Amino acid sequence: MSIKQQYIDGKWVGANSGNTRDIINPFNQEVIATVPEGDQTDAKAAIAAARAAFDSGEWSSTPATERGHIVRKIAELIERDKEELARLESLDTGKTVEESRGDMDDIAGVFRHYSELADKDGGELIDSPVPNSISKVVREPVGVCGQITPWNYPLLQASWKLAPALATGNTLIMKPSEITPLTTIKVFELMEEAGVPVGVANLVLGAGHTVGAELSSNIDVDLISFTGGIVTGKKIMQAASVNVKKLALELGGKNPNIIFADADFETAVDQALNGVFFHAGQICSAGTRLIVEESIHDKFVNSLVERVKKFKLGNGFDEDTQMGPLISAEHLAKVEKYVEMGIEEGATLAVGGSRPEDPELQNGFFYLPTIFTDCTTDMNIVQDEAFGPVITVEKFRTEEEAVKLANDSIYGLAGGVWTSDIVKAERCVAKMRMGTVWINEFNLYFPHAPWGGFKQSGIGRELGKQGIEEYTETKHIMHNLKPEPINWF
Ligand SMILES: NC(=O)c1ccc[n+]([C@@H]2O[C@H](COP(=O)([O-])OP(=O)(O)OC[C@H]3O[C@@H](n4cnc5c(N)ncnc54)[C@H](O)[C@@H]3O)[C@@H](O)[C@H]2O)c1
Ligand SMILES: C[N+](C)(C)CC=O
Repeated sequence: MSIKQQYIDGKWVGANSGNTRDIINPFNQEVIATVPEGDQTDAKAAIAAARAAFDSGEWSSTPATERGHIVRKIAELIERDKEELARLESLDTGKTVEESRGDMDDIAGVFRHYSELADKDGGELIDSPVPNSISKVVREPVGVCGQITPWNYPLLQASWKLAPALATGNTLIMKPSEITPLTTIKVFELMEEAGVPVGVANLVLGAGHTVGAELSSNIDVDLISFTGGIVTGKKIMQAASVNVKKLALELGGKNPNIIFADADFETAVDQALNGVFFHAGQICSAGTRLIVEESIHDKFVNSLVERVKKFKLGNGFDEDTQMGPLISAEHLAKVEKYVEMGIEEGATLAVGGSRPEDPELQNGFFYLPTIFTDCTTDMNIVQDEAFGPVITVEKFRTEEEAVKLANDSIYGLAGGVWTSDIVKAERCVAKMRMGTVWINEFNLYFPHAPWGGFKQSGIGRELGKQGIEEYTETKHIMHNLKPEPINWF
């Protein structure tokens, strides 16, 4: 496998220390690549390159149409290399190749979307209250951006940051998750091929507490955009205060999915499963909290359980595999502990709750799809993000109760409502405190609509035109056409 290294100031380089890290296939624990393990010194070099590239003004003053062309070229190269990228993503994360192909289509779509938005904001004239003056509002790049991504959707989450940052004329340093850097490395090769100028986009590999911490606290970084867990998000927020960096946080979720009795039953069952078990539940917006109307609760749970028992776990490269492994031994242990806690708290284990016995799955980090019933909102398993294939089911009797349960969380990333009564659906979503709410849908996202969380699910928005706003500062320019002395002093 030809995997290059870190990309700093237009050069492919190893780590300053010479250290490396093995990248593991979570299906069988085989080493699939060895990459440099950068540290603070590598991060500092990349920040210096991005700072110099931004301060030269060349990229930010490149016509937006031209920047848009380069971003579109990246989309085209991702489409050209889609199969290679999808297979690399599946090797690295364990997700099925079919899911990874879908991710690659989404990723190319994100670059395309921002290539089209690059030259669409020419500023705005304000109706100035001052006679003989012109007031205009323009948006300018923020500057040097630190970008930190997680392991669950490595390249997708990277694309949400890279595409708008480049389109708006920023320079950047990206740090992918240390356990899933492979597709991000490959896309930096494609960005070089597409003509992104030297120093504009830099890639540093390595751990969060070294490279990530440097990006968050270095005063030459103007903006930090982070996707990951809430605990890390809080540390980054604190570190970013050193120079009052602009901050974008895309954190976790514990997402409610409300099922009313009048919903189309089979569709709601099917989509409740899709909403959680894609990528073995390792999705920030997974609908892990099912909130089901009492009158259909038992029938609904039975249908879920029957379907779950037939899931085919396996190698993401096998065509009949529906669910792959978890990302790592450490993460598997976290999910196991979480399930033990659910049992101790008094929830009823309806299905799953252990590792599979299939001998062919013993080298991978597999966990059976798991459903807990008799859950209440005071339980940790209902409140905490397990980030695995685990659903909790709560019951409700009234619409008000359903909404109250849905909102009973520190998180506010996403939620869903299933019903055939559209007025009831609109009443519910108006009260649900989440950045995305789906009606008769779950877990769908696309580049045209903003993504982000209420409450402790984050700060700011990615995607949509809001994704452009994150990477720009707003400047008001007031021009007095007839300056005169005031004679106050
Ligand atoms: N809201 C969203 O859109 C979204 C999308 C994907 C994942 N997530 C969340 O991500 C989490 C799973 O990802 P994870 O386990 O990789 O998260 P994580 O917080 O452990 O790590 C995310 C990234 O932060 C880095 N990091 C760790 N410590 C750091 C520090 N002190 N300073 C700076 N960077 C540091 C890691 O190296 C990694 O690159 C889940 O909570 C999930 O909900 C959210
Ligand atoms: C934002 N999303 C849904 C693509 C991935 C969350 O983990």
